[in-house]
Amino acid sequence: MKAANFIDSAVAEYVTTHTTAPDDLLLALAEETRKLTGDDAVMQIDPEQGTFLTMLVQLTGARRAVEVGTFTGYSSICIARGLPDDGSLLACDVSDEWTSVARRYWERAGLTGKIELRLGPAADSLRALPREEWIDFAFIDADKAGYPVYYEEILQRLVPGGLIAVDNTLQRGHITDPSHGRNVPAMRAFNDLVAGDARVTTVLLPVSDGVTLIRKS
Ligand SMILES: C[S@@+](CC[C@H](N)C(=O)[O-])C[C@H]1O[C@@H](n2cnc3c(N)ncnc32)[C@H](O)[C@@H]1O
Repeated sequence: MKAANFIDSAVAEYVTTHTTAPDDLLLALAEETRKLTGDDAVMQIDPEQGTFLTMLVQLTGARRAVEVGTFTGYSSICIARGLPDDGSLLACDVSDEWTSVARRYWERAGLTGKIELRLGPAADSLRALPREEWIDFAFIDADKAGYPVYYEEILQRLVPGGLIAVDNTLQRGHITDPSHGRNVPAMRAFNDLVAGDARVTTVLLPVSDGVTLIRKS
């Protein structure tokens, strides 16, 4: 998600230019997303977040990953690239139109065998997954009202020591204003839920639009 206005724009630019840049494939995907989706392209994660996701997956040694909110595929490619050769990512989204772009870029990136798309409401997709602890890494970046359900369904299936990364937790800096818009109250409730959850350790990072890392104890 673009334009976090709680970071000075010069500092934001500095962060971008001092983070490993996206390769040509990710740049092409960002460009095509802008052309195809117009204003909706703002939903795509920032380049530095993509680099961060790949690094997180590598650092955790994750093999089995789940994503909620795929859009045109930027974050899924970054996650899948951090997985080992025998790793896999389950990507959940409701939009056949947007994920058709993702599928093309997975093919171009040589990731088709590593990523499985599950189309439909993510709550249903997650509830249908095996109930044992098998997920090593998850990324939540979809409709904000659904976050508590996505979190709970994933946490129940997360291995001890597994990691969940959650996007947009600072709501472009409006998170401290409960009366701001539709998503802020939902995100505030979610942030409170996680901060008070004794099953996890969490840190809310002012990266991009706010990324919360949640480690299951
Ligand atoms: C912010 S975008 C995801 C951006 C993506 N992570 C990226 O890097 O480009 C949110 C996505 O959530 C999807 N979405 C919205 N409601 C959903 C739901 N109930 N279940 C599954 N996906 C949903 C939308 O179709 C959209 O593609």
